[in-house]
Order: sequence, then structure tokens, then C-alpha cells
Amino acid sequence: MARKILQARNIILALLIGECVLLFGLYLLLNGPMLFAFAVYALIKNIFLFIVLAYLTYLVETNNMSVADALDVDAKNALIFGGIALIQYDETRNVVWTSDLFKEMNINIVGVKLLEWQPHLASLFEDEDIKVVDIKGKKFEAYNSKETKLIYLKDVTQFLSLQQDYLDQQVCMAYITIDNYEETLENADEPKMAMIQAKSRQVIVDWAYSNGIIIRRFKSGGYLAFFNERIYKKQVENKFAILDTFKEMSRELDEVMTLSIGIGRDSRVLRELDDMASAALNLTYSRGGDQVAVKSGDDNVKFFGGNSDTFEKSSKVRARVIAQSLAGLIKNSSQVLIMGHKNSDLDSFGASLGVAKIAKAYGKKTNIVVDLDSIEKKTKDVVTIVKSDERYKGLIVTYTEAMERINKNTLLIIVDNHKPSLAISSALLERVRNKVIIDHHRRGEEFIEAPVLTYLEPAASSTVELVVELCDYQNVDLNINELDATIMYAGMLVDTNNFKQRVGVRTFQSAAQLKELQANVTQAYEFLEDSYEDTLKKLSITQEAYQYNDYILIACGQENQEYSRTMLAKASNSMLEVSSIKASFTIGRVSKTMVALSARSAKDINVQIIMENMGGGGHFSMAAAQFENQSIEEVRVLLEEKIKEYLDDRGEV
Ligand SMILES: Nc1ncnc2c1ncn2[C@@H]1O[C@@H]2COP(=O)(O)O[C@H]3[C@@H](O)[C@H](n4cnc5c(N)ncnc54)O[C@@H]3COP(=O)(O)O[C@H]2[C@H]1O
Ligand SMILES: [Mn+2]
Repeated sequence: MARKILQARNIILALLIGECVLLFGLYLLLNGPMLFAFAVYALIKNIFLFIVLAYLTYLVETNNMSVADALDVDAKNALIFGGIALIQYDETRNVVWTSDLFKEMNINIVGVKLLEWQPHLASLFEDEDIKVVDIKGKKFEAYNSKETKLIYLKDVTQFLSLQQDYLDQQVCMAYITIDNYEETLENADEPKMAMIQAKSRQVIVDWAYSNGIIIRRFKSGGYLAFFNERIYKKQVENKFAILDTFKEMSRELDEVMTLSIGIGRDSRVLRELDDMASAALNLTYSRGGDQVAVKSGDDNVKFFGGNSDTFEKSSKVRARVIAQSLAGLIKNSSQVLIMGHKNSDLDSFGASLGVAKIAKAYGKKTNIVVDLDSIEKKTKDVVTIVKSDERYKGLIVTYTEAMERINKNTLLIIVDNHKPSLAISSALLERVRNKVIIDHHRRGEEFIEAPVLTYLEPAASSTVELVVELCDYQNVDLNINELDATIMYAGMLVDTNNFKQRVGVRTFQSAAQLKELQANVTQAYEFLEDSYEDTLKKLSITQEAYQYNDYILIACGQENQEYSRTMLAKASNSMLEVSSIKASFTIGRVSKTMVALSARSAKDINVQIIMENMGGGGHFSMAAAQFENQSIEEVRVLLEEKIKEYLDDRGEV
């Protein structure tokens, strides 16, 4: 531009001089007085014009030259080389001009509405700064300069593909173990044992090889694997089909073996990967195995699989070891507090009674924390019976009373729950240093901080079942009386839906033991009986049940009625009794602000996963969730959505 102005100035200068020379030449030749006047006029005018012209070029020259001025045609090439495109638009967001990169790419959008051509750019007119858009198979970063109505686009195709490559190459690590492996081998004869070992190893190694995974066996039934993020994503896409392949192989052998896989990813520190993978593996154990847990950087833990209910662990070794550790902790403490969960039920209270007997047997001052404002109705009746019985004098305290008693040698034993949010008093959890957890729920992410002993056995039907076993391994006389045994028995009834669900051999062994301790079975059932009114109310829910599909029933209570959570649980229980029904869900209002959902399954369907996806939890076949400030209808719609998601994930309709 500046160069062109200089050229133009020189031409004009030449013309001006030319004009003066011409007029003076003519005057000298023809000598007319008029011509002299003309020549003098031209000279004065041109000197004036020359001064103006000199001033203008001075201005142009002293101005900073822009890149564009300096580069001229080169600017166009530089933009194309840098992969930069510009789009000018007008007030109506019509494209009025594009830079040459688009011509090179054979894109002609002049006259087209910008957002019709690239709807994704809309966010640039709102709050977003930079947006990546796809243009003819290339990726461009776009920026909108609103004042000048220009869109800047930068070709980032190569950068993004390198970034993707880099991410895909990140290392992931996994621990893989076979659930129930040792037990299965123990019970097999020599040829069968060889077959189990060979087959299980082959399935795992074949899977690893065909997916490009490096695998090494580090113990019997345990493998260590390395792979990259690309391979991990592929496994996520096929929902870790290896879980099913392995289970299928085990079924063909007539055995019950599954895989537990813990994966660590999204860290460049190998030690961290190792820590994450082993923590993830432990999570799968406490959730009953047959699943994959993935821990990545700061993200939440992801779970895959978990499609079979926990089978029984035949070894009672663990129960014995825990029983001894528990006895040691009790002996070393000055007093023992026992606390169940909010909205306490009979499993929670029954287990508390059992543990109290152990603590008392070691001569310790013992109290059970009960909150009469957060307790299931029937349990409240039972607590009233216990409180009025001389034998239990001073045993039951409120959490404020408990708070006053604690000192640094207090041992707090938490039963039937492991989440601070479910505990009767979270303040107590914070104040007491030494905590023990005894629970049968599959482990969730939320967990009580730093317990000195954790006994989490999701294979158990109820906490009472675990506590009875712990009682069994104490070397002192526990003095369990017939009322203790009856209440504990009722706790087992509640958690097993009258021995219909989640029962294993050990469940009946514990029940038999309670019977031996003089549990009054008739009275236990009586504890659970409903009044006539409650029965009618329960029936009014179930008679509105509808079929979600051939094997799922959903029932909803009235929006303007309040029900107890137990009633919802019972409604779900009774719907399971309908033939060919595999899962049942009951939704009802439990307070003005809270709607609760109780889920049950007979087999095949993991209602825990469905409830976890709705913010709740529980067990494979018995789970629940609660919803604040939502209507029954809203919860019902969400439930249908989550059931569909669950069935779709498993390839069922
Ligand atoms: N937000 C959440 N996050 C994580 N987990 C959650 C959760 N909400 C509920 N759960 C768990 O889900 C399981 C099912 O709860 P639901 O209320 O249907 O069923 C409960 C309870 O309502 C029911 N129940 C209590 N008293 C009963 C009685 N007298 N008769 C019949 N059923 C009774 O027995 C079941 C006891 O099961 P359990 O305590 O082992 O496990 C419970 C509970 O701990
Ligand atoms: Mn329980």
C-alpha cells in the first residue's frame, strides 16, 4: 500500500513538473503575455500541490506500517500457510466475505447465513470464547470478534489428532483376580482341578492377547495387566465383555467363578496407578466381585458388570480373625458405644444387641445409641419392650447422652451401615477416634473415615448373621437371653424377606444358633405383623401396580398420602411373589418433602445398580433411594429411564 502511494506520488510529481516545463516552453516559443500568466499560475499552483503532496507522503511514511501493508499479497499466503481463515458477517449474521483459505478448500459461503452453515458457532454469540468446529473433515478453533464482526478460524486438526494420540497412549494398570478360585479348586478332584486352572487361565490370556494387553500371573488366580487408554476405551465400549465370557466358561465347567478387576488410569505416575488399581480391586471385593471398578485421577469410581448376586464365601476364617480382633479392641477400651443407622430397623437394632452382649461379656460399660425420632415403627415398639425390661437397665441412650460419656478410650461400633450420612449421629463419628464397622451392605464410595477394624461382608444376608458368627468365636460366656435371640431373629427375617432372599448356608446356621439360644420364632413374626389399617394401606399401593414389561412391576402410592419406608419395602416384597416377576419397585411419599423408592429383585436383575444410578444404594436384590422435593410422577419417570438404561446396557429390551 505504502509502496503504491510512493509510486503514485512520483508520477504526480513528474506530471506537475511536466506541466510547468510545457507552459514555460510555449511562452518562450510564442512569447504571448497570456501564456506567461498561465505559466506563472501553473508554477505557483504546482509548488503548492507539491508541498501538499510532500506532507501527505510524510504522513504515510511516518505511520506504522501494518503487517498487511508490509506483506501485501504475502499476507494472503501467510494466512493460508498458518491455516487461518477469516469470515466477515453483517448485522443479520450473513457471511459477506471469507478469506482465501476457504477458496483453497472450495468452500463458498458468501451470502449464506453463518449459523445455518455452522449451527455450532451459535455459542460464540453467547458466552463461549472459543469453539472447535468441524469443516470439511478438518477441525477449526473459532473465535468471534464481535466489534469487527469477524470470525477467526485456526486449523487445529493436526494438534487435536496428536493430542488424541497422546491421550490414547496413556498407560493403564489392572489387577485381575478370580473370585471363589481357591474354594473351587479345593473341592475339585485332580483332573477337574487341572481343567479349571487351564481353562480359566486360557480365557484371561486369550482376552489379553486379542486386545493387545500385556498380562502376567502374579499369584494363583491373580493377574497383573498393562494396556493403554485406547484399549481401555474399547473395553468400556463392550462393557467389559470378558466378565461374561469368563462366567460362561465357569458355567460350562459347572462352577461358580467370576472375575474382579480393579483398574487405575489417568495418572502419569506409575505408583499412583498401582495404588488406584489395588484400591479399585478392594472395592470390587467389598461389592461382591464379578465386576470392574475403575479409579481415575480425581473422577468418581466407575463400575461395570456386577450382574450376579454374591455367592457364599465358604471360609469362616475371616469371621474368626475378625472376632478375635474385635475382642482385643473391646478389651483395650474403657467403654463401648454401639450405633446403628438412621431410621433403624430390626437388623440394625438386633445386631446392636448382639454386639452389646459381646462387649458386656468383657466387663465393659456398654451403651446402644438409639434415636427414637428416627426409627422404624415396629423397631420402636421392640425398643420400648427392651427399655421396660429390668435386664436392660441403662443400656439404651440417646446420642446426646452418648456424647457426654465419650473419652479417648471409647470404642464406637457401627453396625448395619458404613456411610457417615446414614449413621444415627455423624457428630459421634467425628468425636470418637476408635471405630469398628460391621456391615453387610456392598461398599459405596462414601465411607466412614479411618476405622480401626472393618468387617464388610456383602455375602451375608444381614448384620445379625455376621454378629451371630462373631459371638460364636468369643471365648467367654455371652449370656444371650431369649429376648435378645428373638429380636435378632426378627432382624434376619426383615433383611431376608422371611428367608426368601439373599439366604446362604451360613444364614440358616446363624438362624439355627439363635433358635438354640431360645429365640421365640412365633414372637419374632409377631414383631413384624401389620395392623389391619396398615395392611389395607399396603394393599392400596400394590393394587395400582402396573407392568413395566413382562417381568418388572412398578407401584406408586397416592401423592397426597404418606407411607412408612417399611410399608414401601413390604409392598415391593409382596409384588415379587407374583409369578414370573423378577423385579419390583414401589414409590411413595414418606414425608412432605421426601419421596422414597424401594426396589426388590428375585434374580437376574441388580436393583442396587439401578438405585445407585438414582442416588441410592443397597444390595443386589434389595435396594432403595430417596428423593427430596420431587413428585412421585417425576421419580416414576426417572425410574423408567434408569430401568431402560440398565436393560439396554445388558442388551435386553
Ligand atoms: N440412599 C441409600 N443409599 C444407600 N443404600 C440405601 C439407601 N436407601 C436405602 N438403602 C439400602 O437399601 C436397602 C433396601 O431398603 P428398603 O427401605 O427397601 O428396605 C429396608 C427396610 O425398609 C426393610 N424393613 C425394615 N423394617 C421392616 C419390617 N418391619 N418389615 C419388613 N421390611 C422392613 O428392610 C430393608 C432393610 O435392608 P437393609 O438395611 O439391609 O438395606 C436397605 C438400605 O440400607
Ligand atoms: Mn441390614
